[in-house]
Amino acid sequence: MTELLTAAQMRSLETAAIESGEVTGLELMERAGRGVVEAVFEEWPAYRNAPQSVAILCGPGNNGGDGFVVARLLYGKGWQVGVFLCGDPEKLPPDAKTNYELWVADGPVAELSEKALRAMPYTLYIDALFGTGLTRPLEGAAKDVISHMAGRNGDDFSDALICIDAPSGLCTDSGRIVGSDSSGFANDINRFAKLTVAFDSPKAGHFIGHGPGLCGKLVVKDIGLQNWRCFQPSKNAKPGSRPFVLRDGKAVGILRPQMLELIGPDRLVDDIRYRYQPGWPWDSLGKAGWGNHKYSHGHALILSGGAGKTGAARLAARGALRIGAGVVTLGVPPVAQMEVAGQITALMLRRIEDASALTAVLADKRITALCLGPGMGIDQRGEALVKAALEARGFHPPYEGRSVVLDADALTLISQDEALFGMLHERCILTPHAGEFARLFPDIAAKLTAPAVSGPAYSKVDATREAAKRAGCVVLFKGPDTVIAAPSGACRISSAHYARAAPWLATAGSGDVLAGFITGLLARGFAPMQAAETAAWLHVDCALAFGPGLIAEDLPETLPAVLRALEV
Ligand SMILES: NC(=O)C1=CN([C@@H]2O[C@H](COP(=O)(O)OP(=O)(O)OC[C@H]3O[C@@H](n4cnc5c(N)ncnc54)[C@H](OP(=O)(O)O)[C@@H]3O)[C@@H](O)[C@H]2O)[C@@H](O)CC1
Ligand SMILES: Nc1ncnc2c1ncn2[C@@H]1O[C@H](COP(=O)(O)OP(=O)(O)O)[C@@H](O)[C@H]1O
Ligand SMILES: [K+]
Repeated sequence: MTELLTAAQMRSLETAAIESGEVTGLELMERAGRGVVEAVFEEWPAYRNAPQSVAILCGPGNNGGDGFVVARLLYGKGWQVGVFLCGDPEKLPPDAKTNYELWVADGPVAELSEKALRAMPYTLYIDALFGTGLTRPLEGAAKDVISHMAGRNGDDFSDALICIDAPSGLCTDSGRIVGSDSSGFANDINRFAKLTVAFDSPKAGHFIGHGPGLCGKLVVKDIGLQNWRCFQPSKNAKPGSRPFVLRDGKAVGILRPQMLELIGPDRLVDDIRYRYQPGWPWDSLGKAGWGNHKYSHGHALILSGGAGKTGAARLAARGALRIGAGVVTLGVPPVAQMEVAGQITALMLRRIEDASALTAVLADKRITALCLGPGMGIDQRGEALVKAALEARGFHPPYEGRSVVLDADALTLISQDEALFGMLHERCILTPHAGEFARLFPDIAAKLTAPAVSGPAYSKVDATREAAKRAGCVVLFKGPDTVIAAPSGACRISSAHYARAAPWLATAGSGDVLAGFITGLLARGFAPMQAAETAAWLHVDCALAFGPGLIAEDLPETLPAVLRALEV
């Protein structure tokens, strides 16, 4: 897993390192600048021995300071360097000022303006205007220049632009653009830089919202802060300035480092003791986890819609079976029984006409997980089924209770009925896409869509956490940046961006398969948060393994190969 830091956490980490006396801010800035130069040569190896020209746009804070370091280092390698500053050099913070003065010994600094920048073309452009310290919308020359770089005048810089820490104007906590008019990025919000170089850790904003589209490729450079990323009070630490405990250093089981863990704003790690437990439950998908008979692998019940609407539940059921539930039963209304019977083989079938029939079926305590919603309908029958499902809290050792996945129509039903919403419990998982999320949590969704007037802005992470807390259960908020949160605040991002980009996963029915994957893992005894994050991860893995041309049916069929490759 990779921890994603907020700007506040990053500053804390830096403060802890500096207060220890073992490193100075100036050294950190030098390492950051060196990291950018390294990343440039990794991206363009031919330039290592063939100096080019570069324009470096420096802002009024330490992001600008990094820019001056890059200017000095590239100049030292024979590059032709143009430096443009936005702001008063006298007001630069101390380390940035020192690097400004070091640069001035080598070359001139022009005042930043679109006109000055357009006076000559450069091979590369470096955006060192704003990073984690962005507090308000871009304005003046900074806004003009960024909108020019974003293509306002029809020029395309996206193959030549490198951002230090973040595209300027992007909030690194939320991936949102600060400003009511998308600031400089109004032209094409998904195309800006070739490369973004972050330090120590990625920030959440690199993975959610507009972040991935604007960053291009993301490279994270180590600047030697790892000693302050474990619980080790620094020698000179003042009360209240203890470094965060940021990781246990271990990637466990199938998620490996790519699954992104997020630590909440201003939380000490003591608050997030939630950790994967080595050996459990990942091993339960592999050889070690198989019991004596199918019921020891869990029994999932998936409710189907009526005639002509059974496809969604069949997809979910297939997903639940493939991911390892021992038994999967489709509960169908009598009108759809023949339709379903003709389509399924390994799945079991039960007639479930109404809520009382469901209650009777759920008397079977071996049913360890339930899924409602795909194709179910939003009529009175559906509503009664959701109520019956939420009332029947089975208990079957070693499980703590029966888990319930509420997807699609079930989400619409609970959004329309406060009493149903109030029945949600800690073994439920809600899996809304953006539209369903807005129906369920309109006030929270409004905060997310309202213009971000200042930084750090309200994010999809904040929204999912707030929703999970209100619902009292795990919420998996779908999208290319799927965010999963528990009421405790534990939060993960399963990102389908950068190397994991799989836009073809947005295909009809893929959400139904995801609901089935989650249900299957719950049936096997995964805790809700673990089931949701593992399923989301495997869902993207299946899409990547299959590639373009994928339709929802392919996802469950690709899963065995994905599991085999993971050596589960
Ligand atoms: N932390 C670390 O470990 C390390 C950090 N490093 C680097 O430092 C960067 C963070 O530096 P930073 O905190 O100085 O913030 P930065 O992004 O330069 O901007 C802040 C300045 O901009 C101003 N300002 C804000 N918004 C504005 C606007 N719209 N328009 C105009 N002004 C605006 C704001 O002013 P204020 O809000 O106070 O008025 C302040 O003056 C980080 O991204 C990384 O590159 C590395 O050296 C390695 C170690
Ligand atoms: N651009 C994208 N890249 C990768 N995955 C995506 C993208 N857009 C949506 N998804 C995923 O596709 C699935 C769509 O689910 P959903 O919206 O419920 O559709 P459906 O109801 O048709 O199944 C979700 O898992 C979502 O996270
Ligand atoms: K920047």
